[in-house]
Order: sequence, then C-alpha cells, then structure tokens
Amino acid sequence: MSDERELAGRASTEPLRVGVLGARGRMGTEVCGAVEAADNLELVAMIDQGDQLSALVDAGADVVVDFTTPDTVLDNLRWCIDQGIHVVVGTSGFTAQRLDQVRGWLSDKPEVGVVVAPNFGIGAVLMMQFAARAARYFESVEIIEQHHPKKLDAPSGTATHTARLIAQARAEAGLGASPDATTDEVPGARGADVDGVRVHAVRATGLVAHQEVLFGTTGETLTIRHDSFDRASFMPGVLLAVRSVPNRPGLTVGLDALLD
Ligand SMILES: NC(=O)C1=CN([C@@H]2O[C@H](COP(=O)(O)OP(=O)(O)OC[C@H]3O[C@@H](n4cnc5c(N)ncnc54)[C@H](OP(=O)(O)O)[C@@H]3O)[C@@H](O)[C@H]2O)C=CC1
Ligand SMILES: O=C(O)C1=N[C@H](C(=O)O)C[C@H](O)C1
Repeated sequence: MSDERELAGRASTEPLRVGVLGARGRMGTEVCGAVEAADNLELVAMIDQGDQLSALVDAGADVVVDFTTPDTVLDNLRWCIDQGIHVVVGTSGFTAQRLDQVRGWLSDKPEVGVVVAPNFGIGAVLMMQFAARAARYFESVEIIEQHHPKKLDAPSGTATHTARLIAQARAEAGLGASPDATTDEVPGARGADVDGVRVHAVRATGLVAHQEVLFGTTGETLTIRHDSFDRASFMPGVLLAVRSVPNRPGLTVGLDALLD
C-alpha cells in the first residue's frame, strides 16, 4: 500500500519520521529512546511544554506520539489532525464524549489515522481482555488500580476502560449491580463508580502502574492482576502503534485490533 511518504515524493522504505509530544516527561523520554533505537523509525522532533507545535511540521513528522496531560492532549490532537499528521495517543482522560469529538475531527480528514490506547503494555491489554471475558460469570466485581504518586488523574485510564468493558459484558449477560449493603460510608471508602463498577485508586512511591480486577461469586473469587514495573513495558506497544497508524485511517481505540 502506498503511504504519505510516497505522496510526499519519498520512498516508503525511508524511515517513518516520528515526533514526540511530552518529550521531556517520564513516558516521552522513554518513547524518544525507543524510537531512536528502532529500525526504520527516525526521531525528528521532541516537543514539550512551551515549544511550538509547528516544529512538528517543520520537521516533516509523519506520526506524532502524545504523552502529555489530559488537559492538553485534545488541543494537540486536533492540531495534528488538521495538519494531516497521524497520531498515537497514550495520554489518559479519554471519555466516550472525547472519543466522539476526535471522530468528528477525523471525518474532515479521512486519510488521517489516530490510535488512542489506554495502556500499551501487552500484559495490560490481555488483563483487560481476560476481565471482559470473566465478567459475565461473577456476581461481584471491583477494580483496584495502583500508581506512582506523580500521576495527575484518578482513576487511571486503564481502570476506566476496564470498568467500561466489564459493564458492557455484564449488561449483555443481564447482570445487575454487584451486591453491596453499604448504607453508612465515609465518602470515597467504596471507591469511584465507573459505569456501575467500583474503582479504587492507590498512589504510593515505588509503584509504577498496576491493576487488579477482583471478581466474586458464591464460594470463590478470581483475581486478574497486571504489573508494569518499568515504563519499558509500554514500548513494544507504542512502536507497534507508530508503525501501524499510517495504514489505519480513522480512530482506533486500544491495541487489540493491532495485535490481532
Ligand atoms: N497509554 C499508556 O500505556 C500510558 C499512558 N500514560 C499516560 O501518559 C500521560 C503522561 O504520563 P507521564 O509521562 O507519566 O507524565 P509526565 O508528567 O512525566 O509527562 C508529561 C509531559 O508533557 C509535558 N506537557 C504538558 N503540557 C504539554 C503541552 N501542551 N505540549 C507539550 N508537552 C506538554 C509536561 O511538561 P511539564 O511537566 O513542564 O508540564 C511533561 O514533560 C498521562 O496521561 C499518563 O496517564 C502513562 C504511561 C503509560
Ligand atoms: O500515568 C501512568 O503512569 C499510567 N497511565 C495510564 C493510565 O492512566 O491507565 C496507563 C498506565 O496505567 C500508566
């Protein structure tokens, strides 16, 4: 398949030119290193707070990777789509409404691809798939996510996405709410309600990114747990998305379709 490099008069065997937004952050730093070390990818722009987005165009970026903040990611995304640049988004905070907004922008630029992934770790993707599969068989379910204390948002994007998948599977199976007799509660003690699933967010120094999904039914529980101990765990998924996005016009949510 021809890609935009050929349209720009470059051979499709030339390296994909990658720009990184949030390049000085924890994930951005890791992504810059991974892109530099990868075959057939070229790191052409490292943009952080205070830098001009126009540097991405000046550098001829084919694909931009965004690991910034939930507050700024939408403006970045809209700008990149308007410029016709494909985007891989790891930044959290994507509600169904935000995803619809992105679909709307893409309808004016049907050739542009955007991949938004709540979690690029292969183990985390499988954890979410396994949780969705288990959901119909258990009366009770709660999610406990654990992260480093510098994280800005709670609950995590991964936990929110997992809760949505579980809620959908429970609804399809005709399950109601998880049983819970609580009438007397210190606010927050039972966690956040995400689509009817209780989500508990833990923050502690030493943690990176961890999640347990706890299912219960009569006489048994099932715990599905994933741990990212190092941000290197996200890099194979990020690189897969970077390589795939030019051939995936429109919005792709999650890594599942790319892995399959
Ligand atoms: N999908 C996934 O697999 C993963 C997703 N994440 C998500 O990625 C996001 C980033 O996480 P993390 O790297 O830990 O956060 P950091 O705070 O370490 O990095 C964010 C970086 O973005 C910069 N920044 C803020 N606003 C802008 C802007 N408008 N333009 C360019 N750069 C900007 C920040 O600068 P400054 O500090 O000066 O504000 C900072 O350097 C979070 O939403 C997190 O949840 C994290 C890990 C994995
Ligand atoms: O902020 C983080 O660190 C992470 N953010 C993502 C999320 O909100 O789910 C992915 C992973 O959990 C790490």
